Amino acid sequence: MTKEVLRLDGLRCGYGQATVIREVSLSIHSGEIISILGKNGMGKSTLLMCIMGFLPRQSGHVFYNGTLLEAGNAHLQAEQGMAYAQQEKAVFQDLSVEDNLRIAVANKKQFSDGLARIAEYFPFIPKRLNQKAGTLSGGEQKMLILGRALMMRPKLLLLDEISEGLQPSVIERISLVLQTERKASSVAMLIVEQNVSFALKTADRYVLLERGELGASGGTQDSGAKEKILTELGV
Ligand SMILES: Nc1ncnc2c1ncn2[C@@H]1O[C@H](COP(=O)(O)OP(=O)(O)OP(=O)(O)O)[C@@H](O)[C@H]1O
Repeated sequence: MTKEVLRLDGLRCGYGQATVIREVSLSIHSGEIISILGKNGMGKSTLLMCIMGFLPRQSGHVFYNGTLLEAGNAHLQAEQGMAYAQQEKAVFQDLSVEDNLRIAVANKKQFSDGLARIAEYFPFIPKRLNQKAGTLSGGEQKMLILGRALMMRPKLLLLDEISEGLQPSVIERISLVLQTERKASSVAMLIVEQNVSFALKTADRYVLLERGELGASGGTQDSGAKEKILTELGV
């Protein structure tokens, strides 16, 4: 039996009085990859921010490894193995690649071990340590964001549209990295996506998010899954 890493129970969350996430209940086990799919504005990023505790919960609960999480403790959650690669402003543009990576680790040993690990996935990273991160290409910045998250050896990885704006070969590489890492470390992943092909290739299960509520769900390898998702999304 795999261990339940994250459980959401009737989670409601939003901005001020406005509710965006409505009664979301979901469970993820170690080694499992779940993709949340939805169109623009459905609440995908809000859901991840709520899990990380950046937004107050209006009701419901978030459990991580069986422990109830309070909002407002993102730093603590990161220390406990939750890595979050946000969609925007995730790279410190004026800092070097090395300094962007150092933020994720506690000491020199973790940095050198982590760098060796992610160098296998993204060989350009150790060669560009002194380059300002803001001068990397968009695709390279995405790989830096993912590399930084993986350096932490997370138990739970939350990825917000990591495939957005990337060319097919980079998307393919990222999908392989995620699957390799899941096998190697049993990390659980919640990947928020608009790219249905990437999500189906990478994840075990998908769940649609429609105006903040969970909708249709299934196995990514179920026959007709892609057609069902595209119909539900109306694309
Ligand atoms: N800081 C904010 N204050 C108020 N409302 C917000 C804020 N951020 C997002 N929203 C609203 O919350 C809703 C969900 O937005 P969210 O960014 O979570 O959607 P999304 O599914 O991630 O969309 P996209 O795929 O375009 O990134 C939208 O209606 C958006 O306008």
